[in-house]
Amino acid sequence: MARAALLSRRFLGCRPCMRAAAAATRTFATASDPQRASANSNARVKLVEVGPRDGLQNEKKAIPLATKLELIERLAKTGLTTIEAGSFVSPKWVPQMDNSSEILQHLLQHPPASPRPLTFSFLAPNLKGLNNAFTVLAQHPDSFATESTTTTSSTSSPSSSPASPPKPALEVAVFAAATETFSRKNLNCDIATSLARFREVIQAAKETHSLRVRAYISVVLGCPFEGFDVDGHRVAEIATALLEMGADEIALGDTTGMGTAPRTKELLNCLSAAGVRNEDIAMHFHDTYGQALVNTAVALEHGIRTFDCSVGGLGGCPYSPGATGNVATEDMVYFMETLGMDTGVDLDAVVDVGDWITREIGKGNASAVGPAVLGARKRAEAEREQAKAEEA
Ligand SMILES: CC(C)(COP(=O)([O-])OP(=O)([O-])OC[C@H]1O[C@@H](n2cnc3c(N)ncnc32)[C@H](O)[C@@H]1OP(=O)([O-])[O-])[C@@H](O)C(=O)NCCC(=O)NCCSC(=O)C[C@@](C)(O)CC(=O)[O-]
Repeated sequence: MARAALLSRRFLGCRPCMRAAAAATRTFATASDPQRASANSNARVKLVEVGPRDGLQNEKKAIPLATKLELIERLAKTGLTTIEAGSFVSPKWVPQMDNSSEILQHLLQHPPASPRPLTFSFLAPNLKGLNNAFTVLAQHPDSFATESTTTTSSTSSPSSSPASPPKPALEVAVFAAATETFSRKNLNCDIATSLARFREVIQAAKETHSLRVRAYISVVLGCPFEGFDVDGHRVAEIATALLEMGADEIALGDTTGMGTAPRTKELLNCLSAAGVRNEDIAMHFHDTYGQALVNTAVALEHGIRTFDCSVGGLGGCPYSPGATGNVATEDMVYFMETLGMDTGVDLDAVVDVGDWITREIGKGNASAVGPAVLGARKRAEAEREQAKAEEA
């Protein structure tokens, strides 16, 4: 194939449809939730903050528990409603997430003050991880809200009493992969085995504690091992399987940041054709190639209203070599608000959190907007000082 043709196939679109898309005949977990459907049709977007989990999991130096808790508490004050707080995975695989039990325990005992009701999400790849989370829940059975009481938490108005925070809601997240190689690298099993495990996790999460379940599919727009051509129809099949198991939301992970605008569009078209509704989808873009906001615009235009982001642009998957952080929360909030979308998040407050956490863990701030806002503040301050000096 000529180089130009190869490039256009690599960057502009996935392969032609090999299979007819499956028509939607099943009832998914959220299909009958009118509030989620209406939230999706307006100008409100839900931002899922993944900094405390995706943002920190790849850090080599152990981050103190107190820093993680302070990060979550600071984020809770910004207006973000959903915060991914930890991960019940094997500590041999991801040592940084080893204190997730303590994080969950602390959040239940001392729910952070926040202007809006909060949901905390935790990854659990198997029953072992879920049971570790359940051990904590068993010690605090009345400290969290269940799915039935919180279906609108992401879009609710400010809580009535910030002095006594309401019980947070909890969510479990499973994580599949769109390619066999990534599945083996990340989960040590093939896709089919991972799905069988997720079925157990989803069932137990719902039956035991009525927890909402998010289901990631990683490497949907490019795999570090199998390349750019990830089959959108395979993604749609996996998404459908997860929804049929009872997952409430599919988070499409562009783990490597290899996604481009046309390929994002093509993927979303595949999902729509398979009957996956926009309100069941969240987009999880990494910004490795600087395309995350362009791809976000495409997804927004397609009708998606839930987007993941990580304060300070922290992050990266330990099993995706070379992949950098998620799109920065600061950049996402700025971008959405300039488009007239309502995030409910205070940009200035989130800029301060990004500045604080990146200094705290000794990382550069990967957000473009964060340093720009801080610079503008400094200039305004200097101008005020100068004006004062001239008056005196
Ligand atoms: C799934 C496993 C555990 C399989 O790992 P395995 O080695 O095949 O598991 P196993 O069942 O053979 O067990 C081996 C040992 O691990 C223990 N174990 C087993 N399960 C657990 C658990 N849940 N929690 C704690 N311990 C666990 C188990 O008890 C045993 O302990 P031992 O007897 O040797 O002392 C492993 O592959 C794993 O932990 N993988 C997770 C990798 C990971 O966390 N990756 C990053 C998150 S995904 C991501 O970042 C992408 C995402 C979500 O952000 C979206 C995107 O950007 O695409």
